[in-house]
Amino acid sequence: MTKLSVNINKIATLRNSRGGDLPNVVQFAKDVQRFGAEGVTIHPRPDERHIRYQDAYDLKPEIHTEYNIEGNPIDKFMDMVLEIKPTQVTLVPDSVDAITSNAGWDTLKHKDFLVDVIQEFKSNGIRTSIFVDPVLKQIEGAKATGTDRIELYTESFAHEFGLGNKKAITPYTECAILADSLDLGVNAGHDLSLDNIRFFKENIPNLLEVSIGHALISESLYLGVENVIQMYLHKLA
Ligand SMILES: CC(=O)[C@@H](O)[C@H](O)COP(=O)(O)O
Ligand SMILES: NCC(=O)COP(=O)(O)O
Repeated sequence: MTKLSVNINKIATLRNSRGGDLPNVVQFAKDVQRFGAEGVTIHPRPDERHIRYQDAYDLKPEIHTEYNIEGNPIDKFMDMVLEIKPTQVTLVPDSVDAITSNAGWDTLKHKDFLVDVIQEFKSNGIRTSIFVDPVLKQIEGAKATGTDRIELYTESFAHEFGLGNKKAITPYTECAILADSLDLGVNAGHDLSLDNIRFFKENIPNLLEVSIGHALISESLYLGVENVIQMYLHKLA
């Protein structure tokens, strides 16, 4: 069974564009869980341009499914995660000015750093996952860090699948099989969507969790707009 964790960063982006509290991210998190989502993901960035650190605290009492906080483990991020104690922390090696995540960890080069950070989170009862490219030696490197899980960075799969190249799944399948043999749990995320999620799921054994935000929120707009237009027309009639 693969859990769906909804990334609500985009809801905060929309809220921040007007400076008020519409849409309300806590209400949205409550709603996605009510509609069946099995987790909520946030990825606070140092500039807090979408989800803010305060949101991470405000969300905590309202997440009764899995709470996954993603980010680069700078001191401020580590302090916040250790205080909130979410279900899972996903470590992502983003630069401060990254528009969105654009690479996985080099688990070989950063092994010592990752070992320390992962040990700190695990000793506080927080499950750990590290964001990695679908490269076999990076999965072996991830195992050596002591992490519970990996999150496969799915951007290249999503891009190639969109162009019709189904073979782009191969490195992901191979990495998932290796991870499983090493007793590493497998999560995945980035640019997964209604178009590609079934094929991805069917080709990844033991896929524990996907976190989906950008496409899911966009699809919600497309699929919900007819209903809302009708409601406005009804009120204007
Ligand atoms: C790790 C990952 O792929 C997602 O968390 C992604 O980084 C979402 O972040 P943005 O919402 O800033 O694009
Ligand atoms: N970890 C991936 C995530 O949370 C959502 O990524 P995306 O669907 O917004 O690309």
